[in-house]
Amino acid sequence: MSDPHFEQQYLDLMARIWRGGDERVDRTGVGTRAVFGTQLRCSLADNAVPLLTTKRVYWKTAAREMLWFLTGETNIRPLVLQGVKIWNEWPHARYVAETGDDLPLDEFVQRIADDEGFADRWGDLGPVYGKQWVDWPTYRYRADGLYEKGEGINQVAKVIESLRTNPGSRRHIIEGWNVAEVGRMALPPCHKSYQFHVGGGGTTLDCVLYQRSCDVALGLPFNLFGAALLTRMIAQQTDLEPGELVWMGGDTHLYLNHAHLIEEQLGREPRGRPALEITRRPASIFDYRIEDFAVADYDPHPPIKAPVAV
Ligand SMILES: Nc1nc(=O)c2c([nH]1)NC[C@@H]1CN(c3ccc(C(=O)N[C@@H](CCC(=O)O)C(=O)O)cc3)CN21
Ligand SMILES: O=c1ccn([C@H]2C[C@H](O)[C@@H](COP(=O)(O)O)O2)c(=O)[nH]1
Repeated sequence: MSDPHFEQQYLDLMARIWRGGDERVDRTGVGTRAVFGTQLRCSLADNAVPLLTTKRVYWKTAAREMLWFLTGETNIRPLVLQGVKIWNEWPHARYVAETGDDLPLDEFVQRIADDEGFADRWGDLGPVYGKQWVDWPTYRYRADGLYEKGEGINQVAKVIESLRTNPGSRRHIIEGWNVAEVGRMALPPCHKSYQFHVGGGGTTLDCVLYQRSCDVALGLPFNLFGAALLTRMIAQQTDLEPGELVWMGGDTHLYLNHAHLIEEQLGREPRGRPALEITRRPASIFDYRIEDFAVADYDPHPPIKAPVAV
């Protein structure tokens, strides 16, 4: 008998939330069914990757988003220029709210692409993931009682350094939740804490991702792939073998307007075992390009569209 497919855990979680979740009114007004405190585990050994097959997941979009985080960028313009649309709604909503100009979303996005000044003014999400990951702000107190800006902390570089020099540490953490700055973020981080662990007698790299809030139908497929990709890149940079990815969710929910997606997806069978290959070893974690990633044996069911709650 072969191992149960990783994806069965995802489908079981989806079914459990949809059938038994607590129905709640959420920030977006759409409404959700939710379960609090959840877990998924998947092996990353032998290039295994948690890429769903019961609907097509545009893994390159998730990979481009992850590479964008690693640049420290918080403006959507570089994503827009690559055709990545997943962050467009939030700057657009702020633009409409603050200017009263009812510019349609596609025209707003076109202006972000065409007009750098407009993008500087309206395309920024605030100090979200990228900023906290590679340039967490610090302050230095001065003798006169005032304080000045200190050097930013590159948490990603530090974790790679600590994995190399102190693999047994229990402090290999990348944290997105900067309490002092969440108020200035378009959306406070959902996949907020990544902890790494060297296992297998010093040979493998494992990751725990804690996600405080999870849109199981739209966000989670991207978040799982993104976390696997980050773990794989860090493993490559630290000469470790990919180990296990443990995903943990806080408020783990399904939006009520995703019913058609859920019913359709729960009726499908996982098929095949996609594999993620990294085809080049860049000089550092900050030098990966989208061309460095290849997915083999991916033959998913068709995509299922659903609206994102803003
Ligand atoms: N409600 C909500 N759910 C999320 O998953 C989410 C947010 N908000 N806000 C911030 C980001 C943006 N994310 C998103 C946004 C849209 C899609 C989405 O529409 N996915 C479609 C199309 C993907 C594509 O354009 O390539 C899908 O079928 O997966 C996915 C993740 C994840 N995050
Ligand atoms: O990477 C992401 C980003 C966002 N989400 C989802 C989770 C929630 O549905 C919303 C965020 O709303 P809050 O009110 O801030 O919790 O976005 C996700 O699943 N993955």
